[in-house]
Amino acid sequence: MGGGQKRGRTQRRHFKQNRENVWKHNPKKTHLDGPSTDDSNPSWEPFANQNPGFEEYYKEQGIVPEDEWEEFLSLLRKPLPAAFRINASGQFFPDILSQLENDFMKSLEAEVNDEHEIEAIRPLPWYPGNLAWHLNFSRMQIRKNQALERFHEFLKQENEVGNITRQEAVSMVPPLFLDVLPNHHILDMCAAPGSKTFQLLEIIHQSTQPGLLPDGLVIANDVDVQRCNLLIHQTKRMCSANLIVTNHEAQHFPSCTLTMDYMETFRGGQEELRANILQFDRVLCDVPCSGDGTLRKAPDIWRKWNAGMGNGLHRLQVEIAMRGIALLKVGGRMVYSTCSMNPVEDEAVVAEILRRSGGSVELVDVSSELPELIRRPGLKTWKVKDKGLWLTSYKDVPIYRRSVILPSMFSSNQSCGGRPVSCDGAQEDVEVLGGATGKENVTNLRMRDQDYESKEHETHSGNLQNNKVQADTGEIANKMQEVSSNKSPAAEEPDGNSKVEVSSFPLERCMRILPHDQNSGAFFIAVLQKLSHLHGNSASHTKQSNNIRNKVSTTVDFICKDEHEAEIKPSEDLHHQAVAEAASSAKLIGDQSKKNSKTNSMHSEVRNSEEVIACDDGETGQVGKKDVKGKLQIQGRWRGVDPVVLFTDETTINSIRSFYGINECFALDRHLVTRNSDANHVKRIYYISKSVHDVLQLNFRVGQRLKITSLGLKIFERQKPKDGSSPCSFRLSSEGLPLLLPYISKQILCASLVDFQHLLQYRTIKFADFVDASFGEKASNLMSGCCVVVLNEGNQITDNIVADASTIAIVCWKGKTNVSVLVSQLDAKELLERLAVRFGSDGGTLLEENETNSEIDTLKNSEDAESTDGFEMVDQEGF
Ligand SMILES: C[S@@+](CC[C@H](N)C(=O)[O-])C[C@H]1O[C@@H](n2cnc3c(N)ncnc32)[C@H](O)[C@@H]1O
Repeated sequence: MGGGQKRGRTQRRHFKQNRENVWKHNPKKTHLDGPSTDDSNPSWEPFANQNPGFEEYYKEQGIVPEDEWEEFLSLLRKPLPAAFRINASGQFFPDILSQLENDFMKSLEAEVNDEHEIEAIRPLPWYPGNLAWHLNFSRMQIRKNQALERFHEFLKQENEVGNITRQEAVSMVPPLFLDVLPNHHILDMCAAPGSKTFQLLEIIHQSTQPGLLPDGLVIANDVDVQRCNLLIHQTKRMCSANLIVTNHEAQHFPSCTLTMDYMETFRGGQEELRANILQFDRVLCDVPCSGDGTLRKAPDIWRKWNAGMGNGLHRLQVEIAMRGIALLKVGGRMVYSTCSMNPVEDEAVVAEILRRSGGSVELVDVSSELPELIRRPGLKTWKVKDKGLWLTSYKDVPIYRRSVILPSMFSSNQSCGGRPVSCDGAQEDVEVLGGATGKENVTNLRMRDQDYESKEHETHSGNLQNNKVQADTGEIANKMQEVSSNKSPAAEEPDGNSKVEVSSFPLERCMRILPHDQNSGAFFIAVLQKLSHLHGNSASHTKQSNNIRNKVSTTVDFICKDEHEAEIKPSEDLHHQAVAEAASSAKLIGDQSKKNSKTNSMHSEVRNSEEVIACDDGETGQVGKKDVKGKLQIQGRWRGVDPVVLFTDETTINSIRSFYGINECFALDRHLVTRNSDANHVKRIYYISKSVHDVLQLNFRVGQRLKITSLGLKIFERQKPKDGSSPCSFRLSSEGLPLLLPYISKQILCASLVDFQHLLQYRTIKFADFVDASFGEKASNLMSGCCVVVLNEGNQITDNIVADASTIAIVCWKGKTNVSVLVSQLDAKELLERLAVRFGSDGGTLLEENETNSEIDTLKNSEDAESTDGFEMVDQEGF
């Protein structure tokens, strides 16, 4: 299930942050490579839209051919057109698509004022299924133009409930190159604010049969806890039971691996393997970056930009990417992406991954994928600028700068002095990006996706027509190669000694999207495939590489014994013993919890669980004794967030099952979690997919290394009727309703369109006031408490309610005299509008007519009407 089908969730908090794109001002720093951020310049100064340092830098790097330079710059200075995606796993996806294609595309036509765009809104040609749309209006235009008012409302509302997601067009690209299947385990390493996580969830849900949960999952990680909250808020709209949100430094993302005995005895299949190793079929490595690809959205970058930003982030980017590779299965795909155009953050990082991986990783040629997406090949040569000096080779780097300017930043594929290239230099010149290290305030980072509101933009300039550019893609590629191989004077011999260093890696397989190619922001993407384990011997490497090239990535990831032994050299005995202890401890807890039928704490019994942990060391994360203790962050003790606990209280589960008549084939056992180990005080219960459960179980066995911020889908909430009238102490959650609906047989009623609409509109209706009197009667016969009202689309009279993923339903409350909806005002409004669109103007007319219906009016204002205040919702529990 999943897919923005919820109604009435508490997600209206607005995470109004500081503008994501505003760099923190550092008065101590003056920039050598760009204009100074002079203290005397008051902040009210209008945004500059030029920066000589920026222009010089990118001209020198040759990221665009000379004859395109002006066009490139001119587009960079224009505001970015907005874009959004339709959530294809959402219940109303066909309605939304049809509304865009048949209504808005036509009705907005007259409003186009861009000489270079024919359509007011258009699907992005490279995004499958017309699911992504480009708008030719600025935010200001949308707000001010009366004719656009309806469209503006539509965008806001549908975004809010999860039917669409505003997202910059180029940011939608990386997940598409991940080639995701519904059974994939995916790690999104730097995930907040979550646009791509949302997209990944959509993909795994969309290709899963309606009513079923995908076998895969997404682990979305971010170092910044506040940004994790933003991510949780975003992804809640997806209503997915297949998501875990974690809070780690991506470069130190923990290993969760039980490998010792297991590898020797392993005879099982993929499932068993997964239960013992947390490895991923797909990794998205959308790293923190200097963000100059977002200039159109964040024009303040013009003023702030300097070459040191990219230099300062390079090392972290390499570290994160290498951790991603380590966590990737053999055969798996990783996408490395940035919203920076800077080769030091882009090609240099990719080259370093290839260099460090020593043949275990391949840069994939994806030129035949998404052919309509216009992109440029990656550079083969570039330079590094430091303190105003152009450097073409590491040997040009002054000794005193060698801790900052690293060998891996250069296009040479040779390590310095024959030593392995290292990224161990200290970080400097990153004052504006301090947060990028993950240790400071990361809100300073360039965040490209969270800005859902499009900036006001001028018209698309120049003679750039998409079809022309598409036809010229080959030409562009040739030009780019020319640019890459042409030595500019500075590149040739800036100090009279250095030569241009050309990378021998096939970096042309990387992709750089430039603003003037398709009226977008800029982005960099590289697709990598893991061919063998990082420390594997060459024989097995060759053998596996061949296999993998033939059969890509969904296969079981066998680790050959030699490689495994190489990876776990230290402290084998300790680890052996520790794993055995962990396993028996886990078993014990399981047994006990069964006996007691109480909440099964997945953490508290794991005393001294440090002993059972495998710590990070390359691929499998095995380390020696010395690191085993003390280094671990036990999730349950982390920053006051309560541990995740499996909810197994049979009495409560049975009472819920019996009250709602939940079919036995809907498994609750092993799918419910909370944060409270006292079953009597659990406030919210979350539903998790089997895939998430398996990861939790593994996490428990390794001593809870994963710091879990959030997981699963809220399905039940404790309710406290004032009069204690309801026999069931848990109400259904709107988020979980679509998942549960096909399995509920009690406390469920089918309403006609008119009564359904009345409920949404007036929120509380007395039994006697329903248009369909029999509905009112049936409602009065329900047990007091939570109930579900399903829309009878065909207006057939039936007692046999068959609900599936497409069924429209809302959570309600049956009181003594009436039925009330447990849906927020905003969700009710949105649903009413969806109904009006789906069922034609009748729906709308009906509502307008009924607004003057005195009976309903009286009801609406009646003091007698029992309100939903008949019960109290408990406070938030910290998920
Ligand atoms: C470019 S943004 C990611 C955008 C995100 N992928 C999306 O599509 O919405 C980079 C993110 O990396 C996070 N970050 C910075 N340093 C990190 C680190 N060391 N480990 C993990 N995340 C980090 C930042 O908090 C930020 O949310």
